[in-house]
Amino acid sequence: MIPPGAPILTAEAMRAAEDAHFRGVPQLDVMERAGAAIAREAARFATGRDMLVLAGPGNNGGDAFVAARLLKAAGHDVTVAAMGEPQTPAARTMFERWEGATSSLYEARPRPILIDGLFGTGMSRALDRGPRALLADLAKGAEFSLAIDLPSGLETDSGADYGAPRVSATIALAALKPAHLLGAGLEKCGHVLLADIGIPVESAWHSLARPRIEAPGAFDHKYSRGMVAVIENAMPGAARLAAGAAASAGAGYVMLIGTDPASRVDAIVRKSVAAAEDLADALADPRIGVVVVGPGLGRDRRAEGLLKAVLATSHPLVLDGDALSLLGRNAARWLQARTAPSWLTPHGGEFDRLFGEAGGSKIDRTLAAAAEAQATIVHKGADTVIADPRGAVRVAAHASPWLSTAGTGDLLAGLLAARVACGDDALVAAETAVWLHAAAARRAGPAFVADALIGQIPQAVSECL
Ligand SMILES: NC(=O)C1=CN([C@@H]2O[C@H](COP(=O)(O)OP(=O)(O)OC[C@H]3O[C@@H](n4cnc5c(N)ncnc54)[C@H](OP(=O)(O)O)[C@@H]3O)[C@@H](O)[C@H]2O)[C@@H](O)CC1
Ligand SMILES: Nc1ncnc2c1ncn2[C@@H]1O[C@H](COP(=O)(O)OP(=O)(O)O)[C@@H](O)[C@H]1O
Ligand SMILES: [K+]
Repeated sequence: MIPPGAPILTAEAMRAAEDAHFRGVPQLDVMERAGAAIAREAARFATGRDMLVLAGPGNNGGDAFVAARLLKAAGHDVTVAAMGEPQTPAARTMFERWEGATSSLYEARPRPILIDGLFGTGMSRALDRGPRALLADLAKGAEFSLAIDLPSGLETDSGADYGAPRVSATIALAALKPAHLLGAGLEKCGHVLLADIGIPVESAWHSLARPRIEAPGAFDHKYSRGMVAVIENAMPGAARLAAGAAASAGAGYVMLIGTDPASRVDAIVRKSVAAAEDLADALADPRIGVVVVGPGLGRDRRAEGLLKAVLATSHPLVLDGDALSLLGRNAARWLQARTAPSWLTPHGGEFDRLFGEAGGSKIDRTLAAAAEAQATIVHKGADTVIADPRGAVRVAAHASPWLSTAGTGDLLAGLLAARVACGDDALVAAETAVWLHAAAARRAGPAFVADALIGQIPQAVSECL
């Protein structure tokens, strides 16, 4: 649905890459290549059905005229409807090279195949009501619709919906754009394909790819494979889920620490601490590779005491759920005072409580949060954004929506801790955890209970060996 491990560029970064490339390669050649890629995909899906190509006033329209010309030359029945006169030199040239008729968008009637080349990365404002309704009708009336670069009406950098139709597939040119993976874009783009049009692309932002996991070596033992401690408190089930996930994702040793820690897995070691003050002793074990705090922690005085005891250790931390809510706007101050690394796994509400609601796209906000907290952030949701303080971003889209059930976030915290304990690099641990989470959900099918995901994790791991 989204090409894995593909670079993501904002509209501005894409323009900069294009401009650099056009110093050596004529723009018209690049547009020909873009049009050829679109024509190739359209022909593949069309299987001989009649086509309607929509061309806007900018270079997205230029691509559309190229595709129309090539498809017609290949024998397809193609009609073109345009919105306004071409406004760029390249689009004008491609309009002139198109030898068929061009009607107004307002005269267009649905045809089985729709190619949407109205607007791409140059969309600068919401679509007017007229074209928006027309475009929606033409897309609904088509049996298959293909958007050039983006469905027209999606804001490139945020995925905000300014009136875009829902299309069957989108062919991203040169690089993914944030809108292919974020917000409304998730539902509007359909299957996303990536076309190489010769423009070299470099980016610190990528779509999530399947990670590699190392199997234990011949001489590994439970401690060398990594030890995870999970703090249990107000809602023990949440801590149990995190511990179970950690034990199934490669950790060598998992310990549940709390007043009455219980586990359904006998291999998970339970350690009782009567009061928050005793936690420091329980955590003094230098073999502990990472502590998970937050799942089911609660937010009362005792929970606060437990969290402070955890923060006072020198262990790497995975902070989730109630730990995030307790830290609130003070999170960065607390974390900067520590020397060991931290991972924060907020859902949208927790993220707002930690870092406020302002600040651009989900990617921009997560990057700013990672820099502020000097931590790796996994900003969860249907579009999960991982960011680290060095500016790296990974976006995971199209995980199973059945994950929207209580307890799945606790599991993710446990998965992440296992990967940290196993020695993964900070970003890789987050990528691997998010990937395993989605893979376990894919394997679990519909309507699962969070507990059932734990049994799927080893199979998800096996896909990465
Ligand atoms: N550079 C290249 O050679 C290559 C670029 N490539 C292709 O170019 C695309 C980017 O092209 P682009 O920058 O020309 O912008 P594009 O998306 O066509 O739209 C701009 C036009 O739309 C107008 N407009 C905007 N919003 C509007 C609205 N709501 N309602 C009405 N009008 C609106 C806007 O008007 P203005 O804002 O100026 O008033 C302007 O006229 C990119 O996605 C890819 O497909 C590839 O071929 C590779 C080579
Ligand atoms: N619609 C959805 N599509 C894909 N993943 C989702 C969706 N809704 C939730 N998730 C994932 O499920 C998990 C839910 O976490 P969270 O809200 O913390 O749940 P809990 O606190 O109950 O464990 C996150 O990993 C999130 O990314
Ligand atoms: K488009």
